[in-house]
Amino acid sequence: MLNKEFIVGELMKYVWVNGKLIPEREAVIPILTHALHYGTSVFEGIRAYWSPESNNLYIFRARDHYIRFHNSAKIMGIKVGYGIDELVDATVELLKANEVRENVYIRPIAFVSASTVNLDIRDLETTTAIIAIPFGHYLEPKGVRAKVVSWLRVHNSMFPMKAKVGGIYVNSVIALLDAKISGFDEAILLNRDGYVAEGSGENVFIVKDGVLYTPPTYDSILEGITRDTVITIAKDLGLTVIEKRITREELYTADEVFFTGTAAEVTPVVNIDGRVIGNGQPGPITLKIRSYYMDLVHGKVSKYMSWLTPVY
Ligand SMILES: CCC[C@H](NCc1c(COP(=O)(O)O)cnc(C)c1O)C(=O)O
Repeated sequence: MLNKEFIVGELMKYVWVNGKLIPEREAVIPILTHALHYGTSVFEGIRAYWSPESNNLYIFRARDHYIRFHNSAKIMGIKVGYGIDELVDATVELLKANEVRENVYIRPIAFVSASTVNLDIRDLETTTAIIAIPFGHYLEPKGVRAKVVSWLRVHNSMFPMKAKVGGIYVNSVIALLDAKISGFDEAILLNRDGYVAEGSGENVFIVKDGVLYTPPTYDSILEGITRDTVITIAKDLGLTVIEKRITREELYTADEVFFTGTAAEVTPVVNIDGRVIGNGQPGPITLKIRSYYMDLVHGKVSKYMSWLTPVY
């Protein structure tokens, strides 16, 4: 059983739906909702961190998330109906209305809400909503064991991998199921060319001889905002980051491996397919990056305050 810090809390009192704050219990959808049947939704995962020092709540890279949200919707032909600044403001309004003073996970979603079985979504009604849930760790920060699963990451030619589309997450769900059934904590998916793509819900970095490597964005991966943050702060730490195709065996022989993602933050990977990574403990560079990242999202790094949207 997961301990408390891992438990995802209940939905909060209010949710934001199509421009209005409504009681969470009223935010229900009909059984024939298109997105329920066909995965025709686009979504984001955003974190807001409570900072006791400044007695404030900081939403991390809200604008960047909502830019990607808009791009996902454009790719899918799903109408969002609200601009980026409107969505950032709505998120602040939602967190204030729920009097949030703890770390939360924010889930914006735009979905085809029409009740129909046909597949032509042009002109169908869509709904845009933002919800927030108290949120601790998504993965064990002391390190996880990952399995390279037999399910491949779907390819850009099959799905729009730059878009965070609900339906694409069947690929992630079935991959994670395979890893969990095999006794691992997370899945790593290769792409159809056999190179490392990403985790079921995270990007992947390896460290070898002090240099960081991560798969290129054109290789069937989500262009992660945390990946971008880590690439930026790694340079601050004097580290070289090379975006290149990574093979499965390079995972095994890496000095360090870690996941990055809004939910995952920076999570060390200490074992892959039964191979101990490095000395089996979180690597020093991983820990340095994780520590810098956690300071940054809590408003302790002045250089990056523009990435934080204060709620109060
Ligand atoms: C269930 C996880 C949902 C979501 N996963 C985020 C995610 C990432 C990392 O992207 P970012 O750094 O922009 O978050 C990479 N790759 C995939 C497939 C993802 O789902 C998250 O909120 O972390």
